Amino acid sequence: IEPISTSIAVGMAAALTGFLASYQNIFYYFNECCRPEWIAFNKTGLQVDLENKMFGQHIASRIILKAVNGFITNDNPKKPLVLSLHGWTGTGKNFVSQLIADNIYKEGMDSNFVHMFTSELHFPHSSHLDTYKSQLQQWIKGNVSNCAQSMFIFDEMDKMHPGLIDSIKPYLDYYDKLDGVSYRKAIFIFLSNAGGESITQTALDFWKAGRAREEIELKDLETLLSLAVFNNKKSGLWHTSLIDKNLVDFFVPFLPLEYRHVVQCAMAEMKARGHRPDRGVADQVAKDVVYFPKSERVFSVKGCKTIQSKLDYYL
Ligand SMILES: Nc1ncnc2c1ncn2[C@@H]1O[C@H](COP(=O)(O)OP(=O)(O)OP(=O)(O)O)[C@@H](O)[C@H]1O
Repeated sequence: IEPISTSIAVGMAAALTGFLASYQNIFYYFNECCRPEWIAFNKTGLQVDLENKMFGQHIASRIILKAVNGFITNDNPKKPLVLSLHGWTGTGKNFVSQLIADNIYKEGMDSNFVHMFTSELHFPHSSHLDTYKSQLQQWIKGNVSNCAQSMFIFDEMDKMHPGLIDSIKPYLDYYDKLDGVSYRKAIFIFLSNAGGESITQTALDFWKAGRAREEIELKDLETLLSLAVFNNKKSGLWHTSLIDKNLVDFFVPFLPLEYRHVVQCAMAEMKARGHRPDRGVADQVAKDVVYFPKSERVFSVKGCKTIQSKLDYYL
């Protein structure tokens, strides 16, 4: 082979490789893929979001920032991160999951690597348990094989069939690999109202004793919370060995929200809608909300859940 043809061929191959590489880069630029361009933890972003957007949850904020940061900055985690978020309705459990997703995935909750399951929506019929089990296992396996840094959020965990929780247990455990797939970089978040009443009781005790809510520490809630979760026959977690086997890394309590937090939620919602936050309107919204216990009226029955629709009425 003569040298000129050889150098032309080599040059063309190099050009083709270069073209393919830049084509691939353009493809990755426009299409979400399991690469650092699309998945990168922003610790400061999460910290700022927790401080500025999440109200009245000093314990949950602290645990979540530490847990997520510790897990993601560890190059060799021994198991996936498993967070179990507990608390009264409308206190920010779904909301914080969204903040976590926003600060890991460029596409946030819309990312192809974030998966949300709701018991009553995805697993409504207990007679289909076996089908659900295998579908869920296949789904988790398929998605983690596709991207190790996948996130799975299970809402209404307390309504989930215990058998179904059992079926995902192997993925939460300290295995190097299962059928050739490593689950150690995945994040599982369980949301439930289990333990909400005991968390509320503690918050009420502090309130009655005239102590600041910010004085409540994790240790004031931990024992009560685990007892409540263990003993709650309605709670799916109760049936399983998730807790016995220490598969849950962090139990995260969410405190019930007070009037001032409802005001903050209303102000934030006005801002999000592009309005100038109006304290008068926020107060009107917060006054419209129902509080409990009946005599003291300290905590919002629905947390900040109905604020968005109430604002539609006042704005
Ligand atoms: N602590 C909070 N700080 C700021 N906004 C909040 C907070 N809690 C709730 N909200 C607002 O209320 C909405 C509903 O809350 P969210 O869905 O997170 O409640 P939840 O705790 O998941 O309730 P449930 O147990 O009923 O599912 C959120 O989208 C958010 O706008």
